[in-house]
Amino acid sequence: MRKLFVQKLLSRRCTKSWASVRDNIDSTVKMVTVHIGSSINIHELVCTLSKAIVFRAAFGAQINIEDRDEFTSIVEEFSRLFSEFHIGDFIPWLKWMDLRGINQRLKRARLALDHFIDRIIDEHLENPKEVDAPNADMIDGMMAFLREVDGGKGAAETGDLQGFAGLTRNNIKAIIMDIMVGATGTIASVIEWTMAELLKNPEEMKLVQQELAEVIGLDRTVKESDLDSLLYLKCVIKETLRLHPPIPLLLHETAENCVVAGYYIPKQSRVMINVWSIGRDKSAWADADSFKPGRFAPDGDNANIDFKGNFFEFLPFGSGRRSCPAIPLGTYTVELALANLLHSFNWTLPDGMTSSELDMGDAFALAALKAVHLVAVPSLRLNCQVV
Ligand code: HEM
Repeated sequence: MRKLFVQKLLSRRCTKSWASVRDNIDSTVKMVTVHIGSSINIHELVCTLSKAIVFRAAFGAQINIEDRDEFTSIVEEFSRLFSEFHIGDFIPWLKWMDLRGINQRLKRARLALDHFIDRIIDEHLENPKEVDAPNADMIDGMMAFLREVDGGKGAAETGDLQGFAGLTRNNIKAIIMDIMVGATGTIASVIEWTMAELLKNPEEMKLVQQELAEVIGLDRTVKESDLDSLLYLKCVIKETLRLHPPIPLLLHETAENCVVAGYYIPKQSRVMINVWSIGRDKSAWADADSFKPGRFAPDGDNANIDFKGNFFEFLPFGSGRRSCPAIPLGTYTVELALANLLHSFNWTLPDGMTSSELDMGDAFALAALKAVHLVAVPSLRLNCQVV
């Protein structure tokens, strides 16, 4: 499933997902330009952006607004449920004690999801599109993949996916759900936290905007090809991921019996890796609680550290076989969105608020979001039209 997911849906060759990122970032910039001089809720802005990107990549541009709203509310209910405290998750024999009605809500959300995705899959089966068609989407990609390995013998056409290459309708639902939940909260969280850290640390905002001015100039907007040259912006994003990993706790299961730091851990134990506290560990990071992107610059203390899972002190995308399969798409989205927001606009805090007054607390949820939504005021920065 991972292979299918990465090769057919996320690779650079799957141009639809990447085009969806560019188009939706353009719309976001447009939305900001209509609010020049007034307060914008950055949280809402970036959540709308990430939902639109992921939804369009998965279901295509053709899907109607009612379907989009229905699906968004299902995903939001799942996100809320993931962050609910349920005693049975920690003490399994108390699972029956469902005082808060979480099991019922989960059952309802799963039914709604089943119903929704079944309908979408059926619509795709009735109306098959070639994967290269301009309006093809991720589901068309999966169907095309099924037809390819199936030699066109029917599973995809009949909708009877059971038993075929081990891939069932439920697997397809799981992939779609993974994408929706894995992508929306994480992308939005990184963009909002980066903007918040830059507003909290105006000297860093100055450095990153200086780089944008030097690399791009103030007479044009950002192009995709500029991203490779925006080295300080990449350090800023890394530093945000260190302090605010969007998935703060990784949930895994041990495959073998093992001993860690003198503790015996039997196989099939559930383990949680606290990426949030590892990123702030004072024995691994100098001045661990401060926002210092320069530490990742070529002459910084941590210049050689990347986030591909090779350095256990920095695991924002996890590590190993279950690490995030979408690092290229995720970083591309975050870099392009931030480059556009920071190059086209200057940002200040609303109502004379000073940077020291900005609340930087975390909220406990599936993704580590800011407890208090960031609100900021944009002004135009360039000598040219932004849109
Ligand atoms: C900057 C944005 C992102 C961050 C920081 C991030 C981070 C992560 C992390 C920490 C994990 C769990 C790794 C583990 O348990 O060891 C994960 C898994 C996953 N992510 Fe991402 N992610 C991002 C964007 C995305 C996007 C855009 C997508 C899809 C389009 C995505 C899809 C997934 C999926 C499907 C998994 C589950 C993989 C598996 O279980 O094998 N992520 N991600």
